[in-house]
Amino acid sequence: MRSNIADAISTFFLEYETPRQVVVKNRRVGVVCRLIQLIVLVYIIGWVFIYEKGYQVTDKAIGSVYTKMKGVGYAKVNGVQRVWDVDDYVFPEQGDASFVVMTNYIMTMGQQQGNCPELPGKHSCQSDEDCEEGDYRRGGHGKFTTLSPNLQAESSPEGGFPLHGMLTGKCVSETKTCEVSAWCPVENDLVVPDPALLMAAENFTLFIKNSITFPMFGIVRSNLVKRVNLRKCVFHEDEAPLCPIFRLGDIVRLSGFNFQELAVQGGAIGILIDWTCDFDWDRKHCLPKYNFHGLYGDGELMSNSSVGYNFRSAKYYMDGTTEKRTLMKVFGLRIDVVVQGVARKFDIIPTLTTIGSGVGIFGVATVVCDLVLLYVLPKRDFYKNMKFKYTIIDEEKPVLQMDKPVMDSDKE
Ligand SMILES: Nc1ncnc2c1ncn2[C@@H]1O[C@H](COP(=O)(O)OP(=O)(O)OP(=O)(O)O)[C@@H](O)[C@H]1O
Repeated sequence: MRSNIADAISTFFLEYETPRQVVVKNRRVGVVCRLIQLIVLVYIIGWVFIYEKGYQVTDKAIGSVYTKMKGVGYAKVNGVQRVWDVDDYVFPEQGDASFVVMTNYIMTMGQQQGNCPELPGKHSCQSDEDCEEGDYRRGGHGKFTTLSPNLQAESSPEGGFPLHGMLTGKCVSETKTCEVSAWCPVENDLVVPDPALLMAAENFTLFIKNSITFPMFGIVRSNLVKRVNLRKCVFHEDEAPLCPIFRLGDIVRLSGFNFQELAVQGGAIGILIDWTCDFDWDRKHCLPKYNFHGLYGDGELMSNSSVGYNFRSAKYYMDGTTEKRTLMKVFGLRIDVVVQGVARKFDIIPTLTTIGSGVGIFGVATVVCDLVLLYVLPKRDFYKNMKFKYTIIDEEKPVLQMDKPVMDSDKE
């Protein structure tokens, strides 16, 4: 018993087994095998190593964006010229990555709370009976209290205009519209100025300051490149691709829109700052690429019932003891700056993993060629005999038959 264990241990430590190889002199199998090996080699070197960079680790960037607009525009409404500077046309003004530059507007000045007639066409009437007190219609029938739950369901016999306030029950004879309790005079946005009032916005400039860090590699990069002079440069896709100051007109053009059309109803544009870096090279090659995408605004997307981009903003003030406000319906370009960054660097772990999986895939060639050799070729039985070594004793047969061992030749 003891000597058996000692034998097993010495066999384990002092002997080495290696699989026996069979060299098959068959042209067809040889070509198939080498072809498969070649395909696997091209896949591993070309795709996995060179294209997918399987020898590198990747890290995603985290970053911050700060924006600043510059430019002054003049707009003439009813013969009155008004100057618009950054503080007037950028919403919000803090320099966020997402902001709106006003290009067109409808301004309603001096609004105060009170009773006044609705706009023509919004709730026409002949007498007070047509104006049910407390009615607050989205266009159809419905009391103020039932507005919220039934908002979606209300029908709109007059074309679906929302009212500016609650009906007082009076029909105003001069306008032939119902009187409402609202901020008066009510805003008239039935006609949007075309061409846009602030066409000068085309020449406004946007400065984007972006700094990113790749935490895994401990590398910080900024889009303010030394060789770019911020006081003079303006972004140009070929001549100044690294300048972080963009003309609004260029942004719109590069995102595939027409500024004149977009300025009227507004729209949204995405500026994508793409950092794709390879830190196996000097980090100075890690530079941003700017891409521009129209997000919506051409009015041809899903429905033309909501075209462009607009919102309302009010500025409140006291006139004596009366609270008043200036209401602005703002049409503009909503700009979203999005940063995307991926960096790669050589690392021994992914390199070994990739080589290991490559060697494993190499085995596919052997499997396929074995299948062809053992199951497809006419001489498959011959090759089977060559490849496999059969045992002399058949263990399933009774011991008595051991005197007559089963030979390879017997099987055939
Ligand atoms: N929207 C923009 N268009 C053109 N140049 C800009 C714009 N925003 C900033 N700059 C210029 O880029 C440089 C850096 O701007 P930054 O805001 O860091 O400095 P600043 O001196 O506070 O700028 P500002 O001129 O607003 O006082 C400045 O020369 C600035 O004039």
